[in-house]
Amino acid sequence: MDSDYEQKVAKLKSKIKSYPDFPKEGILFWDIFSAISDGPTCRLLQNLLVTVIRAKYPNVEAVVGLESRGFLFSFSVATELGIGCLPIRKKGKLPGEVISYKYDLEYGSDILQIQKDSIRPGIKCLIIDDLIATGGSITAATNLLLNCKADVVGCLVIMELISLNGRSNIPNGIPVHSLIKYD
Ligand SMILES: O=P(O)(O)OC[C@H]1O[C@H](OP(=O)(O)OP(=O)(O)O)[C@H](O)[C@@H]1O
Ligand SMILES: Nc1ncnc2[nH]cnc12
Ligand SMILES: [Mg+2]
Repeated sequence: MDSDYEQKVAKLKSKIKSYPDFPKEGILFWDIFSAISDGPTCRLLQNLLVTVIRAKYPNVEAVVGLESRGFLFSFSVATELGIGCLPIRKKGKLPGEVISYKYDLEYGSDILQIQKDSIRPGIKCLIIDDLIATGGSITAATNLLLNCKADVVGCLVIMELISLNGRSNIPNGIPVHSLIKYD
């Protein structure tokens, strides 16, 4: 990635606000909505995401957006690239036959689902979300897609919380690209 890319990332970073103690005490919340309330920043972000996908994942056939913030970006990049946009949602929200993946949370567990008809074995897909923290969401989504025999070429996020090392939990050495890294 060149200096134009770095300049655009710096501009995007300057637009993202953080909120201490949201939604709980001790959490510093990085709010992507604060950046995309502004039209030129929407364009800038879209341009960055599409640039990364064209450079790193030129053969990708579908982007998989994670509910809910991931949906914003999966649809916009899929539209520009002319590729499929597939949702992964929490249990009970997708109609038709679904494939499920149960994963552990700090307390209890959760279930992610994808529509069976949307995924075919070998499809080259890229997971998109706004942020990776512990990596629990992206890891579960990756495992769900691997169980469907999809070819997960990578994960793309706008923000990464480096100190939580969420990328280390993702199976099969699947690469993660983050635009912005926070310590
Ligand atoms: O790496 P992790 O520890 O899994 O955390 C990251 C995930 O958490 C947030 O989503 P959230 O579940 O809050 O839901 P939302 O997208 O609907 O706001 C964020 O949008 C990521 O999807
Ligand atoms: N610190 C954080 N800011 C925004 N979204 C998040 N999702 C998980 N952790 C988050
Ligand atoms: Mg989310």
